[in-house]
Amino acid sequence: MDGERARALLRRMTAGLPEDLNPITHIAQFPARIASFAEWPSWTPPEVVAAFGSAGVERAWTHQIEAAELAHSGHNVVISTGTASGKSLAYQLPVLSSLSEDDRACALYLSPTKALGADQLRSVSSLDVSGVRPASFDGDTPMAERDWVRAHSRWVFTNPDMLHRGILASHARWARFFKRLSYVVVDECHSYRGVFGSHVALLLRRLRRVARHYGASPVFVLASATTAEPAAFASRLIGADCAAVTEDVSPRGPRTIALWEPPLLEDFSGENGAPVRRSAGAEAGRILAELVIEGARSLAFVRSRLGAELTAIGARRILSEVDSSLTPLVAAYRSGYLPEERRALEADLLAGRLLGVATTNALELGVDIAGLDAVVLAGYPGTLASFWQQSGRAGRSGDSALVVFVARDDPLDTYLVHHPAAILERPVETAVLDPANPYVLAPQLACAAAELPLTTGELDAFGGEAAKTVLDALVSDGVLRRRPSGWYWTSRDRPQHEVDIRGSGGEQIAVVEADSGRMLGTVDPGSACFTVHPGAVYLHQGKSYVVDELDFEAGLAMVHAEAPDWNTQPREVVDIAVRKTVLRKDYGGVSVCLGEVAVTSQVVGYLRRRPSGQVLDHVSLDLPEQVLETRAVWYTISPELLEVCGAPGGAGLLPARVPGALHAAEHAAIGLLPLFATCDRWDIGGVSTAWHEDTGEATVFVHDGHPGGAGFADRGFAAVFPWLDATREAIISCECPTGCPSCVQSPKCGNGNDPLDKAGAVAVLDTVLGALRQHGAQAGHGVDQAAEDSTR
Ligand SMILES: Nc1ncnc2c1ncn2[C@@H]1O[C@H](COP(=O)(O)OP(=O)(O)OP(=O)(O)O)[C@@H](O)[C@H]1O
Repeated sequence: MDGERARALLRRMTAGLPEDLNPITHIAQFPARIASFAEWPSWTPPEVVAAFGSAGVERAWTHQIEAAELAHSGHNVVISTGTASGKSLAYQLPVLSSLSEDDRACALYLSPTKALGADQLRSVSSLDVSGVRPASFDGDTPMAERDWVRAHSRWVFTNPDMLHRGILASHARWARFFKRLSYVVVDECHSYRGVFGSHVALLLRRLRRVARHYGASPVFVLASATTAEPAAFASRLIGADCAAVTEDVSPRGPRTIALWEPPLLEDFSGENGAPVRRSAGAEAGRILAELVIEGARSLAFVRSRLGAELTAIGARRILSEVDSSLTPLVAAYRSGYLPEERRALEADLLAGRLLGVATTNALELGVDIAGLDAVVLAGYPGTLASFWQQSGRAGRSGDSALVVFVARDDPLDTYLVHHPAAILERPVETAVLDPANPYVLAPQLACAAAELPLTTGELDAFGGEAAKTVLDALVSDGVLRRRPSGWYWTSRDRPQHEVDIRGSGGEQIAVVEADSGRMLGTVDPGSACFTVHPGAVYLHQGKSYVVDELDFEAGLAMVHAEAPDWNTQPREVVDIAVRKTVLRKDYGGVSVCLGEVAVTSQVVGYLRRRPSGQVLDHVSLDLPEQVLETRAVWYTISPELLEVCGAPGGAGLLPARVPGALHAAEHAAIGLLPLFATCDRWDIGGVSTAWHEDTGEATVFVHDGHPGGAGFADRGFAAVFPWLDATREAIISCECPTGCPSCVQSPKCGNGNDPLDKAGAVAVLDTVLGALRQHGAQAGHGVDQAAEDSTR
């Protein structure tokens, strides 16, 4: 597909629309890049050169050799280059060379998803270097094969979950492997962020420690999407120095990126009469159908599992009206499907039996699906790294490609489609992780002690003083025992099975069809009240179910097949208490704080809505309260600055307007924080109040959604000025009169988005920004990563 074809496709998608209804807000062309090659290093065994040759790789690109040379000479290295830039070869070359030269050496490969691990195993197996016996060891590996892998495989492909529960927990059974471990490959390492990233960082320290116990000191080779400061991030992730290779010289075809804002719907309005746009998922379904009609192999990335199902249904419905033989060419793909279903879908997409797939980010990472002509992103995927990773799925084989980014009806997406530079010209953010989070450190240290007693000399690797404090607490809770020689795990049970490194908060809830007893999938316990509360509509493989019962004790959500013509949206009430103020800055009537908070929330009911967004009614629920101990950033405003007849430069609001103004400012701020904090709006929450008991003033809180926090609130505090400035900009650049989902309405508001005062929010933000500007705080607080650490 040349650039002209991409533009023709775009014209087809917008044919017949008057100019003022054209959804495309911006088109960017990215030129092609010519490859630069380097010689195979002299240490490469001929067998390995031949293996790459028969896989079609005659010469390596310069960045691949640069990374391989560093690894071969014993340096940990991260290769951080674009999608499809051949990062796999950069680690395969040193690893296969080492395994080929030394017939006892072993290697470990880690990927964040099973799909990627399976794909990389296929790639290494097809190279067929003698004696390597690559094998996967993950949740899908049959029990009968596991002993064989432990005894014979020299390159084991696994994921952090299995490393944690299945390998480190019984390391003695892996003694052969650990003794000879020469390389650890950490693929797609930028995805280790937030709570999961913090767990993986500590897991890798546990891995290095166990390897050391058996006398091995493996070299780490990490692969990452392009990101800012890859060396610093990778060093932080593995807990050791790491060099970086960042210059990408792989060839690339031209790429067309279109930014797309769905039109406002004319026939009806949303909550509180607000104008609503067509949903990004529905729009992506229409675009996907057009692409399939044109024979373009395409992926649509949709933010939620439900969204992926709906987008596939939407595309199929359109195709069935045009030509029913095209309908089977479209499917949905997401985690929560059973492994066999996922493998079959991957194979169909690879073979071209499917042309359009609507997927969650389960297909984002690495899966080498070549020859995609187009990618549609329904909603900003939360980080620029993901944005480029997902768009990079198109045109992998060097062909040109079309990428369409469809904005969701929310403040961040609206901001992005109207400020293309914020998406197309900004460097990719560094992933945020915090291995010092005590909620992560405590279970990880318990696991480490259960693997091998922990000694004082090892504490530095786990955070020094922070680790010592956590260990003391574990001893006084009776979890560990302190002896002169170190800290010991005393129970017979293994702690690894109790520790959930994905941060989803405990055992998954199984979704089961009551009539047949068939398990449809799983959901996180933390989100169960939202997604599978009684009465919730739950979709699986295009079929609709309604939840009858949610039983936390049994870990079950019972459902029955039913397809009502509405969907459901939960409603929640939230309260917040300040436990400790860690940092505070005063700006004359405005203060900005960072600290520890307790957030109490309860799902109290749900709205039933037509697919159009029209609200049918509200149904009450009686579900348990949940308390989250986490971190928050908040600002307070004095009554003088807030209210009418107050200080000059103040917001001048009548008292009755204050709650709506703060509430609207809070929603928009939650929407925009992901631009600065590498998080998803669903990873954070907020509370606003005209008078808060703990601060004694009007306060807007934005808090992390995970126990102990994942560093997001800390980022918000550090970047408070640019963050609130972008928040104000997002509100004023929205054309609606009194607030809509594109600016101040929130999809997960516990109060049905009421009250909301859009103009009041701008006045509040003007006041806060004015106070910060007056005190020279435009650049934020300049709290760098090191300073953030020291606040623990
Ligand atoms: N030197 C090379 N010459 C030609 N083709 C190559 C070379 N190196 C890698 N490739 C091919 O480029 C494609 C992409 O490689 P690979 O999947 O390793 O990229 P990646 O950077 O890991 O991508 P991702 O961003 O998905 O992780 C593969 O089909 C691979 O065979």
